[in-house]
Amino acid sequence: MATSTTPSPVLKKPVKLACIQLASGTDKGANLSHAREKVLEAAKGGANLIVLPECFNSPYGCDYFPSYAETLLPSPPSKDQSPSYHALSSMAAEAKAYLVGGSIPEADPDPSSKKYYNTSLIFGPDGALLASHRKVHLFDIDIPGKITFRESDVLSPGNKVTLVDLPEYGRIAVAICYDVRFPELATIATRRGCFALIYPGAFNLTTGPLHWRLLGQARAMDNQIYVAMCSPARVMDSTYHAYGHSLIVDPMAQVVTEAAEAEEIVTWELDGARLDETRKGIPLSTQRRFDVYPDIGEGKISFEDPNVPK
Ligand SMILES: NC(=O)CC(=O)C(=O)O
Repeated sequence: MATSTTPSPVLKKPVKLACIQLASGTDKGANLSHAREKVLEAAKGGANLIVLPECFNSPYGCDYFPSYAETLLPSPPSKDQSPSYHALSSMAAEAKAYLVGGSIPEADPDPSSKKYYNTSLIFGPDGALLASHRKVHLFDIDIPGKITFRESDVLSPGNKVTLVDLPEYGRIAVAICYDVRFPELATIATRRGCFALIYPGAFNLTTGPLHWRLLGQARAMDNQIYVAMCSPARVMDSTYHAYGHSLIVDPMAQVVTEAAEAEEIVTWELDGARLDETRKGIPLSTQRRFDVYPDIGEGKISFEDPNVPK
C-alpha cells in the first residue's frame, strides 16, 4: 500500500478505519455494553475512526423500531431519553476515536406525530456529537418469494446529505444502508471534498450476495474514494438475517478487507497518497462534461436540516 509523504488535499494524514461487525440481540443494555467492548478493542488495535453497524442496539425490523426508539431532540437528550446517545458518546471518549455509531431507531420529539427515523450519530474523540444522519432512502423492496420489506410503513426519511469534518484528517460522509444504492448522494459528498463514504448497513441473504460488494466497489470507483460498509454479524435466530461481509474498498475500487459472516473487526489504513494517485492516473474530475449533462450539475441540495439532532 502507498504511504503519504506529502499531505493529500482531501486526507491530511493516514487514518486507521475499523468496521465492527457486531452480533446484536434483543437486550439493548447488553448490545450497548458489547458494542463498548468491541469499540475499545478496535481502538486498542490502533483505530482512529470506528464504525458500528445499522441498528446495532436492537434487532433490525419494522416491528422493533417503535419499541427501541429513543428521543434525540432537543440535543443533547437526557440519559432517560437516549441511553444509546450517552453510551456512544462515552465509548468515543474512552476510545479517544471518532465513532460512527451505526444507527439506532429515533423517535420524533413530538410523540403525537408517531414518526420514527433510522439515525446515525457521529461522535468525536472527546465524546462530543459532531453530526447525525437520518436514513434518506427508506428500504422498501418486494422481491416475490424472497424478501419484502417496507421501512416506510414505520419510518420517515431524512432530508440531507451528511458531511462530517474530522479536523486532523479531513471530511467523511455518512449514510445508511439503502442510501448506498443512490449514486447521487455519494457523488455530491465526494464533490464536497470527502475522503471516505461510510455506510452502516444491514443487507440480507437475497440482496447481500448480489449487490453488497458490488455497490461498495461501484461507489468507490465512480468517486475514486474510500468506502466502508459495516454490517451486523449474521445471527440465524433473529428475524432478519444480515449478510455480514463488512468491508472497506479503496479508491481504485479494490476490496482491501472483508469480514465473513460472524462477529469480526476489519481494519484498514486509509492513505491520502492512494486517493491522489488514483485521481491523478484517471483524472475523472477534470474530464466531466457538464455541458453535455447540465441537469446533473451542481444543483441545489440541503446539507443542514434543522430538524436533525446536532
Ligand atoms: N437494509 C437496507 O436498507 C438495504 C438492503 O438490504 C438492500 O438494499 O438490499
